Formats: sequence, C-alpha cells, structure tokens
Amino acid sequence: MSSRPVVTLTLNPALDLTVQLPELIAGEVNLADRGSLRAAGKGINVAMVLRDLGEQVCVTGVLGQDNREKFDALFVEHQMVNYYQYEQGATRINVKLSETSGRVTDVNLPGLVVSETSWQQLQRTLLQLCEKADWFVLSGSLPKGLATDAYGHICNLLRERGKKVVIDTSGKALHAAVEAAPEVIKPNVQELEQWAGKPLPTQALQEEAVRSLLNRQIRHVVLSDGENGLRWYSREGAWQALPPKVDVVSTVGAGDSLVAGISYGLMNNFSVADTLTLATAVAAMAVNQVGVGITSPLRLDQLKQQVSIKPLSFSC
Ligand SMILES: Nc1ncnc2c1ncn2[C@@H]1O[C@H](COP(=O)(O)OP(=O)(O)OP(=O)(O)O)[C@@H](O)[C@H]1O
Ligand SMILES: O=P(O)(O)OC[C@@]1(O)O[C@H](CO)[C@@H](O)[C@@H]1O
Repeated sequence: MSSRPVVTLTLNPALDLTVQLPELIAGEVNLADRGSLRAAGKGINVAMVLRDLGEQVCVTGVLGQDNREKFDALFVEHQMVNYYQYEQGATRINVKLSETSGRVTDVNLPGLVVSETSWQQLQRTLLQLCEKADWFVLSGSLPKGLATDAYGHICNLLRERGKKVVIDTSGKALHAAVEAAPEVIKPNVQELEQWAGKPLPTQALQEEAVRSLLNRQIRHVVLSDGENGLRWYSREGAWQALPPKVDVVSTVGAGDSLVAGISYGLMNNFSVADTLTLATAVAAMAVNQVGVGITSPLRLDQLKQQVSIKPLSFSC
C-alpha cells in the first residue's frame, strides 16, 4: 500500500441504473427481476476498487448539485476524500440492461454541461492535489462544455509536475490524450481500432498500432479484450493474461476494475506477473457481480489462482 493517496478523476460520472432481466426484447414491455441505482462512473468505480485494496483515494470531477446524495454517501461510506466540483443540474442516469445470458445493453445519457468556471476550478483542484499525490487516474467520456483535448491538457499539467497519469477513455478524447504521453492507457480492442482509424482483426495488426502508441512515449499500453483477457505492452516486454471462467452477471465496470488493479500494481512496484494476476482477478470479480469492488477477499484469492499469465514475443 502506498503512503500517499491516489487521485481518480471522473468528468462525466453517472448514477448507474442496473436492470437484471431474463431477456431483453426491444419494442416490448420487459419485466425485470431486479434493479439497483448506484453512484458510478469510470473513475468512481476505479476509486471503489482502490479503496478495497487499501489505498487512500481522493476523488474529483464534476457532479450535479440536484442529485448528489448517493455520491456524497458513497464517498463517506468508503472514506474517499471528496474534491468534487458541483454544477447546477443533475448528474446523468445511465441504464445498464443485463440479461441472463450475460449480454449487457448500455444506454448512456449525455450528462451535465460543464461550465468554464467549473473547468478552471477543477484545474486548480488538480494542481492542489499534486502536493498530496503522485498517481492520477483519469477515466471516462468527456461531458459537454469541455474541449476534446481536456484529458491531454490535464495530463500535460500533471506530467510537468512529475506525476504519473493513467488514462482510460475513447474516441476523440483518447486521440488527444495519447499526444500528452500518459504513463498508461487502457483501450479495449474497439477503442484501439477507433484510434488507428481502421479495423485491426489480427494480433499482428493490433501490435502495429500498439507500437505506434509506445513510440509516442506512452509507457504501458494495456489492451483489454473482454472474456479473452488482456495483453500488456511496454518497451520492456509484453504479457498476456487469461482470466478465470466466471458466471457473467454484469460486465459493467470490468474495465475500471482492471485499471484499478494495474494502477495498484504499478504504484506499489509489483512485478508484472503479480500486477496482472491481481488486475485480472479483480476484473473477473466485477463480471461476476453487480457493481465493482472486492466483495470477498477469499473469492479474490481463488480467482487469482485461476489467472494464467504468459510472456509474449514483442519488440518495439
Ligand atoms: N466474461 C469475462 N470473464 C472474465 N473476465 C472478463 C470477462 N469480461 C471481461 N473480463 C475482464 O475484464 C477486463 C476488461 O473487460 P473489457 O475488455 O470488456 O473492458 P472495457 O471494454 O473497458 O469494459 P467496460 O467499459 O464495460 O468496463 C478484461 O480484460 C478481462 O480481464
Ligand atoms: O460515458 P463513459 O464515461 O464512457 O462511461 C460511463 C459508464 O458506462 O462507465 C462505467 C463502467 O465502466 C459506468 O459506471 C458508467 O455508466
């Protein structure tokens, strides 16, 4: 466990309305088995896992004033230090329709419009947090009101101060973020294809794109691929992690759990094998439940034992 806190930034958080139903039939009345409404968003999910791993966490970003209660309660319950900026209006609700087969349909709303005042205040907050923290995890889509290079801009601010930045985003935001050379990025295969601007159907083609990311001075590229696990690339080498087989309850937050596990391992100077084992097990745990977090340390140990790691032949 590191002695200094880690910061997670969520610019576009959400209340996740997870609905579990046998089968989704579009255009019909669907009867659900159960539902839950949770404070979420990518960086908040990352924070949940990091707290469960024992890290001190400062959370920041922009939340809506009108429905802040669930977020405030979560921060208190999980002892996260709250540096959020509150904007007029309500944080979006994202609907996650989770079928018995394991298929998940996401309906994500656009979110708040972030004002220039909040954006400026947020940057001041991040600079203030540079005095406390060395690692910053920036996750998720960008809300309206922010330029597509918002993550790139923040990453530059942080890197100039010697901070390590992990970024998990997609589309144009990922494009701009890559130019700021963060320490780690975690695209999934589809996001890598969007970045490359073409389909990448083979491992060789994916590795060509990864090479050009590493040549832009990104230190680690973690390429996630759902139930096939992940491949981790850096100038020092490459590894593949194959996840354990689990019953899929909801895949929402699996990527965030992976990001949390990778960040934890890097922050604590774990070996690559230990980092990947932990991250892959934590992600599998997320898949096996609704919501993220380490709900059973014993189960996490069992999952870790079922992760398989192997080195890949790869050079830059
Ligand atoms: N069915 C599964 N069984 C076990 N592990 C899984 C499964 N699906 C995903 N994972 C784990 O979660 C990781 C992240 O999943 P994925 O590649 O879907 O990320 P993502 O697209 O960022 O996810 P999301 O945005 O939905 O959180 C995978 O690398 C894998 O380790
Ligand atoms: O709009 P973004 O930021 O891309 O995604 C938001 C989101 O789908 O990501 C999390 C799962 O990763 C959910 O908690 C949340 O609803």
